[in-house]
Amino acid sequence: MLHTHTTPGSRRRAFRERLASGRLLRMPGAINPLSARLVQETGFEAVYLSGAVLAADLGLPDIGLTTSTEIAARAQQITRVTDLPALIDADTGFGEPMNAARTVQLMEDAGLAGLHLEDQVNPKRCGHLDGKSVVPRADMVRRLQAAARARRDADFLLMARTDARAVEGLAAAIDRAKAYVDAGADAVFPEALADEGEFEAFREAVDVPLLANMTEFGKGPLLDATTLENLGYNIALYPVTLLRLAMGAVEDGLRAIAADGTQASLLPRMQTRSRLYELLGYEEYTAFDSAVFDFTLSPGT
Ligand SMILES: C[C@](O)(C(=O)O)[C@H](CC(=O)O)C(=O)O
Ligand SMILES: [Mg+2]
Repeated sequence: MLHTHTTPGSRRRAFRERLASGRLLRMPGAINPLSARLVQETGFEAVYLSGAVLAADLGLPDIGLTTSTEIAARAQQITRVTDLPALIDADTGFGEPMNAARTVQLMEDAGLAGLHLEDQVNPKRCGHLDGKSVVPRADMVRRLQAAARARRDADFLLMARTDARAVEGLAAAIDRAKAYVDAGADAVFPEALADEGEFEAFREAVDVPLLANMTEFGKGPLLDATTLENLGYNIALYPVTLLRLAMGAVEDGLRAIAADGTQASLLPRMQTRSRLYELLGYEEYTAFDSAVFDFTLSPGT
């Protein structure tokens, strides 16, 4: 009931241990707290909070319009209902190094296991769009140093994302990644690598855990988990997959109701009432409630 049994500290330690295991961690992006419950129930060991999804959820494009406090509030709703370690997309840190530092503390307070900061300029854009720009390497180093210093829990994971591959090429992206690790990044997210060979080259060059972004309709290949594990990657990210699936189903459903005047044909595709109640843990709440009402007061109390 109420779903969580663990502290943020223990989730952070579990996340770090899992990343050190050498086994690939598959990480889907939750759409909301309820879908995070499903991510946990279906056996995944960590959950992602995508900036693209957080923005789209508000009906906004992924161009740096959301604020750190908005995403922290949403993150907290999610970390409250899952024991899984959660990694959040903190975009560029929302401003100057000082803002990145504050963002780290907000995300720690939201119960997250870690965040990633990217080296794009403000305002950022989706990593798979054309026309991105990156800040000078030294600026990103300052961003990361400020973030690392702001941490109050040494286990909170600081991941550096570099968008430089699309702007400056692979060699420059690798050089940046190394500088970011020296600046305090615990893990690296090389964005928009073009092919398997590039994933391999990155792995050879960088010693810390690496994340592979398996976002759909993007610039890179959709490599399967076995391939990524053999390449030595630590995280396979499916950041927007659940949103795309859900929105595809929602749109089809709306069109069917509009066309047919009934949702009858859609029932086999729906989550049933009993499955929803199971996911929400109704039974445990009922048990808790009847325990409260079964309680017998001693005379005089
Ligand atoms: C990972 C990402 O940063 C996100 O916000 O989920 C996006 C995903 C996407 O837009 O497909 C990105 O790759 O920039
Ligand atoms: Mg993003």
